[in-house]
This record gives sequence, structure tokens and C-alpha cells, in this order.
Amino acid sequence: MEMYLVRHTETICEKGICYGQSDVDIAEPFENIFGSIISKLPSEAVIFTSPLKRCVILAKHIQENIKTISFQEDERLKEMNFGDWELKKWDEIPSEQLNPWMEDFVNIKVSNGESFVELHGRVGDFLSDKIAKTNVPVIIVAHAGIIRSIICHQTSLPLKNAFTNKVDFGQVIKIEI
Ligand SMILES: Cc1cc2ncn([C@H]3O[C@H](COP(=O)(O)O)[C@@H](O)[C@H]3O)c2cc1C
Repeated sequence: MEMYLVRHTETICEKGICYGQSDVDIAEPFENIFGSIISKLPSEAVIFTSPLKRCVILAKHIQENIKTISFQEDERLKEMNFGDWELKKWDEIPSEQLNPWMEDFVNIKVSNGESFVELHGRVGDFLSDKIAKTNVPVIIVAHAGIIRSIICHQTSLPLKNAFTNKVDFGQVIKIEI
């Protein structure tokens, strides 16, 4: 079965902001890049999306431009919950908090947020719940952290190496499962 992992396009956030689960807008114009994303997708698929608007806007556009078998938002596809760091500049996060997390972002929970292993757990629940029994192409519109977690689930890449995969804004990654 073909799975298409699509990262949302660029946001309006200035560079260097940790926006995690904050519901930030996408930057305009986005018509051309949306068109280029559609050209890389199958003509018929089931669509799942993160409920954050930077993904829903793109997912709805995909829904309108291919033969959509079903369309579902799923909370488990939200980006990592960065808790107290949400909407802070990375370089304003106190180093006594940031450094230990950088050393072990897989296991260390951000204060009032989650760890990457927790994110990976909810993504695994989503995959076994919604994807395991599907035999038609699947499109998942989500975030860099979620896409990396899915790749780790599907390839057995260790979580600590998840960031060796580049995931750009508007990138489409096709995997066969
Ligand atoms: C472990 C981990 C480390 C990160 N470092 C930056 N982000 C990134 O995740 C957030 C949103 O991604 P998107 O633009 O795809 O919605 C940003 O805040 C960005 O800093 C990370 C995410 C994760 C999971």
C-alpha cells in the first residue's frame, strides 16, 4: 500500500520560534506550492490530517482536487506539545532546560508538554488503528515531527536518529508499506 506523507507549507511564524501545537497560520501565497503538491499525489486516496489549520487548509485543498474516499482529522497527528516553550524563541529558552532536552529529546518531557517517545506512542496508535487495515493509497497531512515518527515506525529507524531525515515545508514523501 502507498502512503504519502505531506508536510504543511511555510507558516507566518518568524524563524526560530518553537510553535509545536500552537495553531499558527500559513504564509501566503500558497496556490503554486499547493498545485505542485497535488501533482505528486495519487488521483484517489483516503486522507488523514492533523487538526491544526496549517495542515487542514492543505488537506481540504487536496480533498477538493483528487477523488477522496474519506477525509478525517485526527488529534494524534498534532505536532509535539512543547508545553511551556510554545511560541517562545528557541534562543530564549533557559539553557538549563534546553540543554538536557537536546541531549535526550527522545525521552525528556518538555515542562507541561510531552517527549518524542510519547508523540511516537500516539502516532503508533493512529497507525494501527487507522492505517494497518487499509489497502488503498493513504495521504497523511501533518508536521515534521509526526512525519519523522511515522518513518521511524515504518523503517525501524531508532528515534534518536529521526532527525537524519530532512522534511521540508510542502514536501511529499512516498513510502510503500
Ligand atoms: C523532537 C522535536 C524537535 C523539534 N525541534 C524543532 N521542532 C519543530 O516542531 C514544530 C512544528 O513543526 P511543523 O512546522 O512541521 O508544524 C516547530 O515548533 C519546530 O520548532 C521539533 C519537533 C520535534 C518533534
